[in-house]
Amino acid sequence: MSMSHIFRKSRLAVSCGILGVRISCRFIFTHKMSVKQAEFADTNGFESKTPFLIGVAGGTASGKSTVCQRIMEKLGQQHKEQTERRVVCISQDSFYRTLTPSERLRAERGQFNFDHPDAFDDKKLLTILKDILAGKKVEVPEYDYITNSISNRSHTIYPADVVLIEGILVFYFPEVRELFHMKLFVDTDSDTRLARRVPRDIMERGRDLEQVLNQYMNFVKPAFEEFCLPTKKFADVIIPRGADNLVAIDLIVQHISEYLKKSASDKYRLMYAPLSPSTPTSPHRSGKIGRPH
Ligand SMILES: Nc1ncnc2c1ncn2[C@@H]1O[C@H](COP(=O)(O)OP(=O)(O)O)[C@@H](O)[C@H]1O
Ligand SMILES: O=c1ccn([C@@H]2O[C@H](COP(=O)(O)O)[C@@H](O)[C@H]2O)c(=O)[nH]1
Repeated sequence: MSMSHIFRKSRLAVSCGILGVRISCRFIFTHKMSVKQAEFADTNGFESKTPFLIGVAGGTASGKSTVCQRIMEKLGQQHKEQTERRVVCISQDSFYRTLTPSERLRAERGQFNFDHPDAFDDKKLLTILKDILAGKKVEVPEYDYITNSISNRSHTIYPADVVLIEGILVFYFPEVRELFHMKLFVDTDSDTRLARRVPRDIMERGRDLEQVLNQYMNFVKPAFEEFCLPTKKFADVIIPRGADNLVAIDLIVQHISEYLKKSASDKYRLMYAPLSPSTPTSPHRSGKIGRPH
């Protein structure tokens, strides 16, 4: 069930004026609900949204996920049902490519470079992001750091108004980078990042100290300098100190809130405004919704 379906159907009621449209829209809702109720419920009623896509890059353990969590919390999204969320978050780690048997062996010994762009399936990431931008519901796999592979679990990402994509190399691939409406770079100093990565990898990712330090020195640090750090120049907003930077997070949250308010009022206006051949096509309906800056 898509908003465009509702809008197309509501044309019938144009000549009845505002009240007429209101009544007709309700009728069409009920009618369509009975035809495709499951799909309607699945997609929260807004299948064809064009979400505001925000890329969140930064070195390992810089606080990318934590910044995204804070944003979600401050927008009151964290505890909502998945189907009700207007803001959702995806990790680039879900798009690590499947390793060959020999690469898998190297990965088990901590000798595979997971920080190199070649470790990612950027085409798959691009396809999913394009689907999200087209307002589709998508399945995003969960990554398992213990087995160094995509797990058999996945998350359904329902059409939302704002989608955050966080990862070390989200600004590296030009075609992916160009899709973002807003780009954030979480800038936390290397010592702090290493001090956070060591306990995290030991406690949450099943590594030992020697493995973590070897991987960091051989792959993580050089790849950060070669591939991740140079992408900072593409950022619209740099967040020094990550999640500790409450001022930066509040400013970003304020910006997203304004977008959400505008997006909600646009939807309301489109649902209830009388349509006529002279009504100019709205950005939502034409799929050309612009940035909220
Ligand atoms: N501001 C902070 N203060 C203290 N610990 C933090 C802070 N930000 C993140 N962490 C911790 O550091 C680790 C890495 O943070 P995370 O947000 O997962 O980074 P990233 O997503 O960039 O890898 C996690 O264990 C997290 O709890
Ligand atoms: O199997 C894997 C996959 C990735 N890594 C490391 O993870 C980080 C990226 O995740 P962050 O949450 O941004 O830290 C990257 O530096 C890889 O080295 C891994 O160790 N094993």
